[in-house]
Amino acid sequence: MSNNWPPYPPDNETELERALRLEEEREAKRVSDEIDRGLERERQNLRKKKIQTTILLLGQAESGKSTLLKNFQLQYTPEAFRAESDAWRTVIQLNLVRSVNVVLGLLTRTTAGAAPPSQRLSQSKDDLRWLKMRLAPLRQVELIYNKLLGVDIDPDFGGMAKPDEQEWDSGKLSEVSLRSNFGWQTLVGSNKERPGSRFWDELDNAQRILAACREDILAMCENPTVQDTLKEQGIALLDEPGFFFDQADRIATIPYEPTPEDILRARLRTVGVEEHRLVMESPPMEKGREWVFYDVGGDRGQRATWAPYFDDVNAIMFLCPMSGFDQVLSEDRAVNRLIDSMKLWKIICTSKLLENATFILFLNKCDILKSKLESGVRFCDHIEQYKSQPNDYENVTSYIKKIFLAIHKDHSPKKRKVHVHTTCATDTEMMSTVLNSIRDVILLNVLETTNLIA
Ligand SMILES: Nc1nc2c(ncn2[C@@H]2O[C@H](COP(=O)(O)OP(=O)(O)OP(=O)(O)O)[C@@H](O)[C@H]2O)c(=O)[nH]1
Ligand SMILES: [Mg+2]
Repeated sequence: MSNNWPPYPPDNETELERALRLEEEREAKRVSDEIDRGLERERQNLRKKKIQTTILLLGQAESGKSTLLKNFQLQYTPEAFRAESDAWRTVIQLNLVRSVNVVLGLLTRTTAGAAPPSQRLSQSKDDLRWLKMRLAPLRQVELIYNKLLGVDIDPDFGGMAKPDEQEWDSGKLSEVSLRSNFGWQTLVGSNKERPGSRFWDELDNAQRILAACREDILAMCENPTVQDTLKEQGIALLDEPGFFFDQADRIATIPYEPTPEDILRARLRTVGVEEHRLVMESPPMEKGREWVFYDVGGDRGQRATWAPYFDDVNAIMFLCPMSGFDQVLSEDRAVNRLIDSMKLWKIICTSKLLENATFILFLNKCDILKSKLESGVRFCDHIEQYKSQPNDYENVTSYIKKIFLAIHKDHSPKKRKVHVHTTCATDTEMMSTVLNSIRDVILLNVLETTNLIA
């Protein structure tokens, strides 16, 4: 049998047979061309799908997922990052105002009925009474910001609408945060186009009141009673998300321009799953390619929403905040944060849906871990299995890393490499190096998958 197509015409073919044969050949070619076109369409679809890189950011609340995403934007889509800086200004100013109001609330409760103060503190307490009165308008400012930003008032999260009634303890500090389901787009680029409206008048007004309170905010931060009270409560403000006391002199001003570092330090709680489509502006060979990030809300109540996004992702970026070893979850105060992170990691490693994804683990908040250990907080007091091993940064980090690697090895459905990085997600220089190496790893995975298909 010949493999040639179309076959040579038979020698003694009649006119009718010839016409029938030609018609058959035309139909066969039409069908064949149609199949070819369909295949090409499929191939292009697959290529398109694989050229787009999809990343899922996972980890418990406050582990640094959104901060990692901001780093990626800062590095590879800097124009888009800058365009959002006006919106971040408002978030950062609200972070500061909330911090001041929460501290004032704490002082009211802890100083009422306290033992008679020493002479040094007596003067500072008088100053503080005066400061409290002068800072009272900031409660109104917080309410205005909340309203304009569409902050979701959730009674389970401390009653954000009533700052003076908030509970303050180390497990609830994370409540000094915003939910991200607000009219973000309204604020993006707001310095350029501001149609005259009540919205902008109210925002301007709130910013003017904040600027007028600037000197008093600075005096409050330096007040010895405030400092003593925070110390007594074991609160290290620099470790707490969204606290900007150290930058209040810049932030509480009218022409305040947030720096990239401010934006990385801002606290905006993610609610649900947010899709971010980033069109790469650099490096040149990546320009125009799309990276899609799914950034999830990390608290326990939100984890059920993650599963539908497990399908078809190129990489998982899992963040574990190592500094959480001496903290508990705000949603369940019986659970240690580091242990919760390990359990969550185990669930992610076990997933069959994720078996082909590149796994990248960030042992994050290394700066806070280091400062906690150096200030004498003992790791073994919170993680019993650590027993009497040295309480220093190197040993603790390598212990945590060992546990996470073992979980991955024991629970992955198939043999797979995991890429581990010890990070401080608010350190742009460190993150730039880490992200460059990660980008290459993920691209390699995407190219391999694409080649298998083509
Ligand atoms: N000091 C320090 N702060 C960090 C680090 N990583 C993140 N943060 C801060 O921690 C806070 C929480 O970070 P987010 O990125 O909002 O956390 P998240 O995982 O997105 O949290 P959810 O959206 O609630 O799930 C922010 O104020 C960050 O600036 C870090 O490595 N060191
Ligand atoms: Mg987030």
